[in-house]
Amino acid sequence: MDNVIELENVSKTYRIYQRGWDQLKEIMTGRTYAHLTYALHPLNLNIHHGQVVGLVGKNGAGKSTLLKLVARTLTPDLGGHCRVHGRVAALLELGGGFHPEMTGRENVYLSGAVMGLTLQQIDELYDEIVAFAGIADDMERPVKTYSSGMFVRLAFAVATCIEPDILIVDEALSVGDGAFARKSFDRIMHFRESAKTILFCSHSLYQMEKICDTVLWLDHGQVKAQGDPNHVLTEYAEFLNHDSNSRTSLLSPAKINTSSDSDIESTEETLSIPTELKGTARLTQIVAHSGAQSGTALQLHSGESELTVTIEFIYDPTLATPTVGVAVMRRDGLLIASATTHNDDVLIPHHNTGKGKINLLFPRLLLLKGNYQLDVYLGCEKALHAYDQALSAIQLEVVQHGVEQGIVAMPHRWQLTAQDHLLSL
Ligand SMILES: Nc1ncnc2c1ncn2[C@@H]1O[C@H](COP(=O)(O)OP(=O)(O)OP(=O)(O)O)[C@@H](O)[C@H]1O
Repeated sequence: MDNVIELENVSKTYRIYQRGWDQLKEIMTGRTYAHLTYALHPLNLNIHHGQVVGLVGKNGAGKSTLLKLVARTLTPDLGGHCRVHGRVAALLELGGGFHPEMTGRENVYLSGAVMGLTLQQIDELYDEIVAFAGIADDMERPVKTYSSGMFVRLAFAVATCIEPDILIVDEALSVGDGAFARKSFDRIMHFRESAKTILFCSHSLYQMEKICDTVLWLDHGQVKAQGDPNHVLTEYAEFLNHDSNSRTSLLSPAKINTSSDSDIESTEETLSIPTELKGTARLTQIVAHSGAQSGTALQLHSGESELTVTIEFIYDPTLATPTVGVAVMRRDGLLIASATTHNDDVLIPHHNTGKGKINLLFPRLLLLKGNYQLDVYLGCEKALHAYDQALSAIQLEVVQHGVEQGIVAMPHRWQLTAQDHLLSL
């Protein structure tokens, strides 16, 4: 199989100085005051054409460093070689190359030139870039006057309109807010479907498992495990469960929030769909019920209580009906269980009003005593892109009669041996 990315002995180190003036002392005296830290230990990695590679690891593990090395915004230390065959679109620090004083148009040409496109190639792509960004009326303004949403739309459009062979994405599989978040997610998924090579990191293990062909787990700049997503992610989840500071989420919502986007949306023609809902969906109400109790904080009895969670949402009715997911979390962040309408093959009926409602029922609560919470997600029809999320939407305090220890009561029964059974008669 053709390798499009070949990393041979690639590493990245930084010189760290304890005190501000140590660097100056080093220059003056010629003595070394720095100590060397490895952001990435020597790594060998081959990625072949069309592979979707996910990177996981705790904060500071070296994920961004690896992505930047492949994107060539960092150079490996001496002795390492990073060979990348094909055109790269790196969605890292979007718009970082934009010049604030230059107009949108000028920045498109500047970025295109930096990416190695000829003037004619940029001319040919220009209209598509502007149409995708949806800011045709603002292209002659300096980008320093853009809202953060406009800025990120243009940067994303520029980075992805070049038909890359390799896509590098840091953290979020979509950028921006609302309709653009969905549009950018669809574009990234389109790259995946057209067999482009994708390298990305995410804190959503669920997304990783659904999308990746292979997963690389980095820890302190070293590869801890690599290979089959199911296998690596199970190990990684166990590792995270021992670390109370780590919390994974079912679906990562867009990283870059662009709530200041209303200036653009309002210029678009919308008939019955509220402007802020165009191309997206929102959770509107989440309420739990158990017996006579109803609300967002309930006290339940282990092994006895029945729990119903009612989830309401609104969506742009021109979209497919969203999917709903619920994660049951222990209060310290341990993910105990999850349920999604998508996985359970439940299709929420489509309504032209754009209103949706679904109940999730737990007939008998199997959680043992403790404090738990429910995180609720509203995802796209493929349950990959999160339109909205409500973390800790429901708080549950579970009490129990017996002294069984643990998190869940596993359904079980004791069975006497045949001999003991006869004796007991
Ligand atoms: N310019 C720098 N100077 C010194 N150390 C750096 C520099 N850039 C990164 N590092 C260090 O390199 C290590 C790896 O950083 P990196 O950003 O690659 O981690 P990460 O896995 O992407 O983390 P996160 O999930 O928080 O983004 C960290 O310990 C970080 O502090």
